[in-house]
Amino acid sequence: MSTVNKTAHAFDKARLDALLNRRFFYAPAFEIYGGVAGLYDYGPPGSSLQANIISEWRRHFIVEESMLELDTTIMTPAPVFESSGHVARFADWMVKDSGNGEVLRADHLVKNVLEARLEGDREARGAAPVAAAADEKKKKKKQAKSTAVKLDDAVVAEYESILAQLDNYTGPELGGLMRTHTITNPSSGNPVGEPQQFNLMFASSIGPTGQHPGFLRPETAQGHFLNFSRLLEFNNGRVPFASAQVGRAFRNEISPRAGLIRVREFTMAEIEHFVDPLDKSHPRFAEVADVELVLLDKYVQAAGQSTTRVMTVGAAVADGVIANETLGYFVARIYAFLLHIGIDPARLRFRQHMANEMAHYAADCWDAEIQNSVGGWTECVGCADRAAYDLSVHAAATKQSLVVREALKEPVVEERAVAEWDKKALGKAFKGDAGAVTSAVEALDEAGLMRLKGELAQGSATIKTAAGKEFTLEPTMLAIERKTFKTFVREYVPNVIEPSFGVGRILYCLLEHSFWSREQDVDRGVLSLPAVVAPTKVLIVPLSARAEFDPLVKEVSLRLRKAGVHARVDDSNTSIGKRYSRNDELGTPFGVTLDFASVQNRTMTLRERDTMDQRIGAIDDVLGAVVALVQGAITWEEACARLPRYDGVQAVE
Ligand SMILES: Nc1ncnc2c1ncn2[C@@H]1O[C@H](COP(=O)(O)OP(=O)(O)OP(=O)(O)O)[C@@H](O)[C@H]1O
Repeated sequence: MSTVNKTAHAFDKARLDALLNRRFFYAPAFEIYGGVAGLYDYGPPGSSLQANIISEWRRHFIVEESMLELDTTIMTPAPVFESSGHVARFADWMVKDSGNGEVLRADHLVKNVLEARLEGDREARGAAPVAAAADEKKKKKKQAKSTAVKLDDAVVAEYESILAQLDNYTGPELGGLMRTHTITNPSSGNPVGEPQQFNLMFASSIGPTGQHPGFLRPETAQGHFLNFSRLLEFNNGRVPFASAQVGRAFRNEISPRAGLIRVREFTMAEIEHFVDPLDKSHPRFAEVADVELVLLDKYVQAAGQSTTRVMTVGAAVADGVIANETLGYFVARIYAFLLHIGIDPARLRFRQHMANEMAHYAADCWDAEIQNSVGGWTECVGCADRAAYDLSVHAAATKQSLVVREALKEPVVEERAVAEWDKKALGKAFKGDAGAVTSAVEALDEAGLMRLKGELAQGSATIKTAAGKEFTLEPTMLAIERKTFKTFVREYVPNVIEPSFGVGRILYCLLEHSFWSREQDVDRGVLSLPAVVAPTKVLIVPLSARAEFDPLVKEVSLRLRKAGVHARVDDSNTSIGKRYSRNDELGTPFGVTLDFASVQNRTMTLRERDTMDQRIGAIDDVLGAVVALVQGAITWEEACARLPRYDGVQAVE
C-alpha cells in the first residue's frame, strides 16, 4: 500500500480557483450579464458537496440530539426586526474614498493596510511571509501594496495589537485609527471620510400597497424565537430542547470581494437551544469533556496578542474560560462536526468574543475560526449564549407570554407586600387616570411599596405614572399589606445557546484544506474530500464504450444504486488515466474499472484516489468493500487486507 505526501507542493490558490471554475463547483451568478459582487451559483459538484455537508449536519445535530426541525419564511415583516434590534444595529461601518467615492468596509480597510505594512516590514527584514499571509500576498499587493519598508519595533507591536482586537473597535474608534496611522484607500491613495453605519438588511415591502415594509432575513434565528410557544408545546412543555433550521440568509455586504467567504446570499444552519437560566449543565457533557480544543480567549486578545492554548472542554468550563456546560458541549460538537467533514484540525481554532464585540446581552460567545488563504482566520461558526434577550424582546413587543411554566414539586411560600384598593374611592379621585395609577403602584418593588406604606401612614403619598404625571394617594384609597403567597408553578424566560453555521464558508475552507497537487508544475490537482461529503463516491470506468461492457456496467451501477451509493459512469472516449484525473479533481474517492478480465472472470479493480493504489477482486467482493468504504464501515487499510494489490499491466483494448 502506498502512502502520499499531500503537502509536498506549495498550496496554489490560482490553481485551486482554476479547478473549481473548470469543474463548475461554483461560479459568479448572472455571469453573462456581467455578474454581481457577492452572488454565486453552485454547479453540479458544488451543489452535491453542499447537500452532503448539510445532510451530515442534520445527522450530526438534528438526529443525534433529537432537535426540532423548522423551515420558516425568509421574507419578514419589519416589526420583527425592529424588536430584535436588527433595524437599529445590524450594521457595519463603511468609509467613502474622498476622491472617487469608492465604498470600503472600515475594519477591513484598517486590517488590509496594517497587514500589508507588517508584510512590508517582514520583507525589509528578510523574513519569510507569515504562513497565512503567504497566499494572500498576491491579493493584498493589488488592494494594499506591501512595499519593503522597515518599521520601528514599537510600531510593529502597535499594529499587531490593533489587529488582535480589530473586532472590538467602534466606528469612531476605527476613524481615529485611520487618522492616527494615515490609512488611505490603497487602490487610489485618496483619504477616506469618517466611518458611517450601513444597515446590512435588504429592505422590501409586502403586498401591493407598499404599506407593509419587510426585510429578507439576515439569519434564520427569528423564525425559531417567534415559534417558541409552539415548539415548547410540541416538546410537552419541557426545557431544554433545541430547534434547528437550514435556510437562506441575505446580507447586503459593503464590498464583498472574498469569494464564498463573504457573499450577499448564503445558506445558514442554525440551532437555538433553549435552556433553564438557572441550570446550564448538559446531560451529555461527560461525553465531550476530554475533547481538546485550541482556544484564543478574550483576555489574550484584549492584551493585543493572539497566542492560543490547548485545553480540554472539561477544564475550560471548570476554569470559567467557557461560561457554562451547554456552551462547552456545543463548542465540542461543532469541533467534531468540522473534523468529520474534513476540516484540517491544525487550521481550526475557537476564538472568544471580546467585551465590545459581543452584543450587550450575550453571556459568552465563541467563534469556530478556520484558516484559509482568502481571509486568514475566518469565523465560520458562531456559538453564543444569548441569555434571555430574544424571547424577552418579542414578548414585550407582542404582549405574548414567551415563558416556560414548570410545576414545582414543593410550593414556594413567600411573604410580600401588595396594594389593596378601594376601587370606588380610587375611581372617584382619578377617573380616567385610575388605571395608570394602579399600574404605577403595582410596578413598584417590595422596597417601593414599603416606602409608600410609610408615606401613607404620614397622611398621603405621591406616585408618578409611566407617562410622567404625578398623583397624590390617600389612605382611604389603598392599604399596603404584607401577605403570604404559595406558588405552585415556576415561570421563566429560557436562555438561548445559539450555534450558527455559514455553510458556504465551511464549504470553501473544506475545498482549500482538501486541495493538493500530485506534481509541482503540472496541473494534477486532487480534492481529498472525505467520502461522506464527496459529490460522487464511486466512478465506474469501463475500459471503453464497447457494447460488451454494457451489461456489467449496468449491473455494477444498479447494485451501487441499490446500496445507496452515489456512483457515476464515465465511458467517455479518453484514456482511463485522464478519466481518473478528472475525478481526482472532483474529489471522487473511489474508482472501479471494468475490462476484458471482468467480462471473462467477473473481476473488477478498485482504485483509491489519494494513493492511486489499485486492488483487484471478484465483482461481489469489490462491491462489498467499496460500499463499506463509502459508509465509513471500513478503512482503506482494511479494504487492502481483503483485496490483493492489482499491479497487472493495464489491459489493452
Ligand atoms: N457575508 C457572509 N457570507 C458568507 N457567510 C457569512 C456571511 N456573514 C456571515 N456568514 C456566516 O454566518 C455565520 C453566522 O453569522 P454571524 O452573524 O455570527 O457572522 P458575522 O459575525 O456577521 O460575520 P463577519 O463578522 O465575518 O461579518 C458566520 O459564522 C459565517 O459562517
